[in-house]
Parts: sequence; C-alpha cells; structure tokens
Amino acid sequence: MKLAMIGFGQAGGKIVDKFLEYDDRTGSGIVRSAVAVNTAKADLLGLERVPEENRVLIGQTRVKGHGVGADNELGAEIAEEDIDEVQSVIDNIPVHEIDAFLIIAGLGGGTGSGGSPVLAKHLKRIYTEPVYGLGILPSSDEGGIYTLNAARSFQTFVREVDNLLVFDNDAWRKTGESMESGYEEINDEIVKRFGILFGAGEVTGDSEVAESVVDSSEIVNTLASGGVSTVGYAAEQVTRESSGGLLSRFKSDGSDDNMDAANTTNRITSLVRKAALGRLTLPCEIDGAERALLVLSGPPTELNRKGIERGRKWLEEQTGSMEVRGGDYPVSDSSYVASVILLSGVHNVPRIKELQQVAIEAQENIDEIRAESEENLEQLVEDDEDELDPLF
Ligand SMILES: Nc1nc2c(ncn2[C@@H]2O[C@H](COP(=O)(O)OP(=O)(O)OP(=O)(O)O)[C@@H](O)[C@H]2O)c(=O)[nH]1
Repeated sequence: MKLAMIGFGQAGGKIVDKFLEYDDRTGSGIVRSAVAVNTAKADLLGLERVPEENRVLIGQTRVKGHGVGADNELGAEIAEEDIDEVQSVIDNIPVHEIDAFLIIAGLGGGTGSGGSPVLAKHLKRIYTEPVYGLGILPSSDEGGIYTLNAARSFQTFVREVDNLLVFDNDAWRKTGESMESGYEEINDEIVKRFGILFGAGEVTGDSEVAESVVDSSEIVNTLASGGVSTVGYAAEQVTRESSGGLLSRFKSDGSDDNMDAANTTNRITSLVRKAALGRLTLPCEIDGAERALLVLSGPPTELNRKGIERGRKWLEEQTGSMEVRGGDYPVSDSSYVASVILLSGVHNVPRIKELQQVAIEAQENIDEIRAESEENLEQLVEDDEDELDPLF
C-alpha cells in the first residue's frame, strides 16, 4: 500500500529515512511521500533521504532549534501552535494517491511523543484516509521520565489514530552495544517487518504467478479493528541452484512434485508458527487479538495456497478471531521465504501494564522531589529569624 510517512522527532525521522532506503533497495514503492518534523535543527540536518523541502522545523520561537529536551507537554504545545507549518508541507502530498498516513515517533522523548498525537488528531479532522501511528516504546533502562512520557503519549496516541502499531525497544535491546549501533540494527528490524507488511499490498503486474496476493484493502480492513497492533516475523533462506532455480533446504533428493509441494506447505506452516510465537514488535498474548493478517513473501515457486490456508486456520485457532486474512507477496528474486503476521486489536499486553506502573511511580517521585525542592530552597534562602527583607 502507498503511505504518506511523517517522522516526528529524531527516532521518527530516522526510521522514515530507513523506509526510503528500503524502498530504493527493494523497489517496493510504499513511501509515496516522506516528511520529517522536529524541534531540533541538527536532527533534521542529519537525515539522508527525506527531501529537504519536506523537513519541517517547528517551535523556533520557543526553543530556537534546540529540541524540547524530553518535555513532551512542550512538544505537544509546540505542535499545536505550529501545526500550519506542518500542514503546508502536507499540502504538497498527492493525498488521492495514498492509502493512509503513517506517523512514526519514539514515545519516550519530547518532540515526537508530544507532537505525534496532536498531528494525528489534526490529520483525522482534515482527511478521510486512515491515520495510523507507529509508536516506539523506550527500553526500560532509559529511566523514569522516558517511561512516563511514553505511557502518557501512548494513551493519547491510541485515542487519536485509527490504529497504533507498536514497537518496543525494550524487547529488542542487546546488552553491550552502543545506543547508536543498537538503534541502527533495531531500525533495520522495524523496516524489514513493516516493509514486507505494507509492501504486500503494493504488488502489481506479476500477480498471475501468485496464488492470492494481499491487497492494500486487506491491510486496511485488518487495521480497522482499531486499538493496538503488533507484528511477528520469521524467515528461512532458500538456496539457489546453479541452474538458477531454487533449491529449498527441505527439498528431497528426488524430483517428486508432491513431495515438493508438501515441503513448501510445511515450511509455510512452520514459519507462520514461528512468526506468531516468536518475538513480536510488541510482546503480548496473541489469544484475543481481534483481527489478523498473514503475509507470506518469497519467490512464487516457494509459496502455495495450501500452506497459507493452513497457517491462516492455525492463527484463527490461536487468536480465537474469525477475521484472519492471509495472502502472498511474491518477490521473484528473493532468496528468503518470510512470514509476517499483523495482529490487530490486541488486549492482553503485560508490557503496557508494567510501563504504566513504572510511569505512575516515576510521576509520584517527580512530584515528591519537586515539593521537597521548594521546601529546601526556602530553607536556604530565608534567614532563620526572618530579619532580612527582599529588595522587592
Ligand atoms: N528504535 C529506535 N528508537 C529510537 C531511536 N532514537 C531514539 N529512539 C527512542 O525514541 C525515544 C525518543 O527519542 P527521540 O526521538 O530522540 O526524541 P524526540 O522526539 O526527538 O524529542 P526530544 O529529543 O526530547 O526533543 C528514545 O527515548 C528512544 O527510546 C532510533 O533510532 N530507533
């Protein structure tokens, strides 16, 4: 499907940049327009692919291009004040050519955390196209203020978008890695999953080789349950024969077609299980998800309807949902078969409850420290017997 992507804040901008790189590399054509919004000038200058005319610096009078320093209330205020500047860039997007808006932001900071729900509300008021969010949760070692920001932004963002896709940095962090190289890898993982998902609805031309290509309306319908979504992924390499054909690792020695078909089916069903039961972008219980979409991507010879149908049925049983869609995304020159599962409207998410608990504690702590600090300052400044008078 074709998206207008808007990266809000540093993380958002970097991830949009990555999607543009992915589009160039794979030719998937999902980013119809790319916009980056920030209060920090340096972050906008650091982007590589978002066109310069689509980089919007907001809040110049308030923060002079230096960012909001993780103050997401200020981030939200600035976004409201300067929404016209963002809109003037969005005015250049050929909205009739897009299937949806996707606002991407890290929810732990200030600019993206505060600004993205404001932008979502604004876009929903103006356009009929769906407005989705891709919200990145901070990792738990980032500290209380980031957790508090994320918990408050999450509540607001979910309410303002048609569906909030969530990626949890905490589930993907590796120890002993610098933040930057860590993010680089994490951003690759994000783009791979969402790239396949959204790219699936963009297949044209070659569709006769595919058995049941996913259409962008199926992605939209799956996301129409609203609420919160998570994505699972699993892939397996299929090695190329010297003749140029594909030789799967499971393939038997003989050239028995039935055997090949059975192997293809088995591989698909096993990839579906791995994707659903492995690490999700937002770890959660898949039981109770309202809707799901299964996408199998890979060379057309390695995809079959039977495998996808079995995978779909299995997902129905696991989620208890009657709305599980499935289809394929043929990529002729790929040497991987990948399964991507979108679980929409998930409810049983212990991670969110934990995030909220830590956020409440952080908020209480902050209030306590503030109250104490006022008292301490008064004790320091006032003389004990109150014999001095201030100047005015
Ligand atoms: N996955 C991922 N997460 C990131 C990246 N950069 C930052 N984050 C996360 O996003 C959160 C917000 O960071 P930024 O995007 O830098 O913040 P901002 O929206 O620019 O806001 P301010 O810097 O406070 O003005 C951080 O707490 C991290 O959890 C990135 O490149 N990838």
